[in-house]
Amino acid sequence: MMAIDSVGRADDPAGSSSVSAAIEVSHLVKTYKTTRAVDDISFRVPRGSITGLLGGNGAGKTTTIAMIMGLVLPTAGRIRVLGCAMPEQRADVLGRINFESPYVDMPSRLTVRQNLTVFGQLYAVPDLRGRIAELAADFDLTDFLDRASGKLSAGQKTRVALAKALINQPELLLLDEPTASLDPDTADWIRSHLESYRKRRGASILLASHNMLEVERLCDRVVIMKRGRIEDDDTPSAIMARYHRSTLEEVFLDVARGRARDAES
Ligand SMILES: Nc1ncnc2c1ncn2[C@@H]1O[C@H](COP(=O)(O)OP(=O)(O)OP(=O)(O)O)[C@@H](O)[C@H]1O
Repeated sequence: MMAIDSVGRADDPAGSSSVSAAIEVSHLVKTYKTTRAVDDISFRVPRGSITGLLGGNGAGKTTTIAMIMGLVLPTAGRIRVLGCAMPEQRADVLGRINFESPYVDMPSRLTVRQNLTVFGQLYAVPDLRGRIAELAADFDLTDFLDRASGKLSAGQKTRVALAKALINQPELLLLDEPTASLDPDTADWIRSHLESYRKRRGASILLASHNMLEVERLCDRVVIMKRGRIEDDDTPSAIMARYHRSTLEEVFLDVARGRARDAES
């Protein structure tokens, strides 16, 4: 029987007995030729939580997300998404999850409406015209629905990408730096939308971010990675207390510079 401690950690994160987590990763490894990008990590994303995945450049965040989505095959380890083994049960899972990253572009010559239609059809969204109208209203897309996607500003592109990511009303949303390169006002607007979607849908979110204020505001839990390994995994307040810090930015710098967790500030 799996044991879960008071903050939700499991000693068998991907064990078949645990049904409550949105994501359960156990002893996951990814080696690219000579690079051990992900080096034996285990963690879980509780259902309904927003969990932050933090780490410096090259820490292994994108590789971890790609394995969770079944896009990159693990070298070793186990992954369960919404109770299903990945990548073996990918077909049962893909319709219930979605992904957004500003680094993945949509076909640029298609209009916003055409792009949303193609993605909606992939997910077999019922009443797709109605769903697109709803998302256009929610994300303030109406003025450029019939413009080519490649001709939008970064902020407009992000709003479209998020609308695309929510088109199938996913139970689990994977986000890779969703507010990178946005002005503070637009980034705040996106964060409010994510929070309200999580509440309304009871969805779970895994958020890779370099923006520590964003993580402090949104995340119930934080997993910190460094060089492919997990350095810490807890609530933001417990992590800040452990490092004697008042912000996650200071914790991030401590981890990046190899300062001990119990170091006095
Ligand atoms: N397809 C690939 N082939 C070879 N090495 C790769 C590949 N993808 C990632 N890596 C390497 O794996 C390591 C982890 O990269 P990854 O992109 O997962 O990190 P990250 O935490 O997302 O970084 P960033 O914050 O810079 O996006 C890096 O050393 C990277 O160079």
